[in-house]
Amino acid sequence: MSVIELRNLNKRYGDTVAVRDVSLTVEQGEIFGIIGPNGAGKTTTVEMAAGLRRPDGGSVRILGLDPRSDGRELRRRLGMQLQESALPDKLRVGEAMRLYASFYPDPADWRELLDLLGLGEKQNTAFAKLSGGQKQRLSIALALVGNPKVAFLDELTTGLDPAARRETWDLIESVRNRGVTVVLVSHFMEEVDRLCDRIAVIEAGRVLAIDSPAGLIGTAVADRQRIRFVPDAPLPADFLAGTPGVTADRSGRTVVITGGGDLLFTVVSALAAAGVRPRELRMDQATLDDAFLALTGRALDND
Ligand SMILES: Nc1ncnc2c1ncn2[C@@H]1O[C@H](COP(=O)(O)OP(=O)(O)OP(=O)(O)O)[C@@H](O)[C@H]1O
Repeated sequence: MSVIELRNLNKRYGDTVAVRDVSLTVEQGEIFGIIGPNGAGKTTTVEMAAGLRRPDGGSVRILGLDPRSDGRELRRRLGMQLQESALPDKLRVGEAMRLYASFYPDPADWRELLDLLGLGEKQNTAFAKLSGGQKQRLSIALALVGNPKVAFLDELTTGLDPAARRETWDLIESVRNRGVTVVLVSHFMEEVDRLCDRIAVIEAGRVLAIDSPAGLIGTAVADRQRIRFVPDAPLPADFLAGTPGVTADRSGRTVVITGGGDLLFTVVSALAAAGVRPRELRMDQATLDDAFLALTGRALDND
């Protein structure tokens, strides 16, 4: 069942077109990632999906409701963790949780949630006294305190150290395992690769591709596999010369073959025909970074 349906969404701010004709659906229980460079329109898309921003054109259905007419009802069922969520400096962690819980008809046990996020000891600490990572974890706790059906998490691990980031990933998985649909805006390839069932790649307000991490890698970089080996005897000068789409280069003693299709079979057959054995044979696995590069023509900038 589709929990979120965005159809032909458009949004501009003055002369800036932030979102162009974005359509996507998110299924029940998915962790759905949105990645793209700075300013690609990710936050604007998510804010329109959650009913926080009005699109200039297109439609949003979320949990079968329209944010324009059913905003009140929707807000009870959605959890939002937004970038740079700021609370009053003096508000204590426990007070913030109690306040947010009071907005919802069926809130989670906020003390339990704080424990889960490693903030159990911080109930009486003022917001201003929390570290960056603790503020981030509090914003996740606040997004989840309403027991949402859909959680929007925008840059949730930015500012966390690698250990805290991994713990947060485990938490997101446990949230999903409780049946919550999660939309995750992220700058981190490793994060979306590890967590997301499907990913939308957005650039300059447009959706370039939507697929599983493996699907994105497969379609975007199918013709860019790479095999390296050190030959145990000189290779013939015309090694693989007649094979379309395959190139052979040298890097010191190592031969690097790039190409698509059944590259391993092609290379091994050609080596056998030449009577040469490959030493230190290695096949490079394409990554989501490679897929992103192939789709957008540039690497994802993490600054
Ligand atoms: N309130 C606003 N007023 C004017 N322009 C805006 C506003 N919000 C966003 N923009 C512009 O719209 C475009 C898309 O911004 P958006 O924040 O949606 O991108 P993003 O992909 O979330 O970026 P980031 O990864 O940096 O958070 C950018 O060019 C941005 O400068």
